[in-house]
Amino acid sequence: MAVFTPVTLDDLSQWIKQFPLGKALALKGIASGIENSNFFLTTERGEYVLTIFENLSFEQLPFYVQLMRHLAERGIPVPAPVANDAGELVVALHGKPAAIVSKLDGSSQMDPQPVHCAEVGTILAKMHLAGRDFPLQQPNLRGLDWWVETVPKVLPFLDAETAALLQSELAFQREFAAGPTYAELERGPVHADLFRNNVMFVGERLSGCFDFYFAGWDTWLFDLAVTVNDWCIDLDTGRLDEARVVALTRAYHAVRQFTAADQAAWLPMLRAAALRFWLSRLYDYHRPREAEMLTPHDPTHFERVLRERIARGAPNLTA
Ligand SMILES: Nc1ncnc2c1ncn2[C@@H]1O[C@H](COP(=O)(O)OP(=O)(O)O)[C@@H](O)[C@H]1O
Ligand SMILES: N[C@@H](CCOP(=O)(O)O)C(=O)O
Repeated sequence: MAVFTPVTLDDLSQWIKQFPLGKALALKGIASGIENSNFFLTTERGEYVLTIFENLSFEQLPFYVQLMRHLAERGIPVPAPVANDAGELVVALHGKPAAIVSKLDGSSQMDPQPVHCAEVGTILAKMHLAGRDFPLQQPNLRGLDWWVETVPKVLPFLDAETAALLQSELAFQREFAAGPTYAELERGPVHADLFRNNVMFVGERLSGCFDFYFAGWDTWLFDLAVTVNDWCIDLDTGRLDEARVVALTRAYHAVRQFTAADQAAWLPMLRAAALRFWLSRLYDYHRPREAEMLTPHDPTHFERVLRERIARGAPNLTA
């Protein structure tokens, strides 16, 4: 996260009293990330992460924090939100919604090998199954409707050939989403942003997944495609690395078996996942927000990923 809303220890001295955490002892803004303002927070009770939500509203937030609590209760290693004395998980800070969650052990694995990808495939499938009885519903706010609304806003910044690719991929995805294969895909609450920087490892063991603030109701296969498009590629070319794809998808399949619809939809979903992040990066790049610390992500990376998937396809799901 960048820091869009600065916070000092002084600001927290009264505010923190509503939580069973003792005094706030240290606070450090986190530079990585692009969506919310995040801080490592040390209190008399331990280490936490404080998030101030910059775009999500008080009405939207229960879905995310309750989902984390639901998954944590089912043994998925995710940050546990801390309730205040009134039982609330989301509380105003500087007029914006804020939450405190537990800090996970470990560090990101930015050079993943098949062994790490297998861990990610297993946890993703377990997360999907654990979400089946989650009672709240909220759409993926970065889903098809958002793509349709956002493509016209970025087109003026693109050259003609790139604009044509963006428009033709959107048309392809709209048609696919209206068809029978897409309708058959299983769905539920999904993470929708399970990139390398949102997973912690201690050695080769996955110790946690975080950053659920792009989660929403979507197909499980789309979530898998988002994950594969980050964990299993060569970052310079966007090309899939077959050994990592096989490790991740086999591990997933061992927990939640693929259906015939999953097989048929795999390539369109890999393309959808590339389009989703190409578009959000284009939007953030060309229409940046004010921030104290912000490193925008490179949109051309996911343009390359999309071109690769269109040109070269993907290995079969259970190869
Ligand atoms: N619960 C957590 N435990 C440990 N580290 C965390 C936790 N939440 C966030 N972080 C750290 O903060 C960084 C940015 O968090 P992230 O959720 O990706 O931000 P954003 O919501 O802006 O995308 C992560 O890369 C990680 O280092
Ligand atoms: N993963 C997305 C953007 C979201 O950033 P994160 O730091 O919250 O994961 C991208 O790479 O564009």
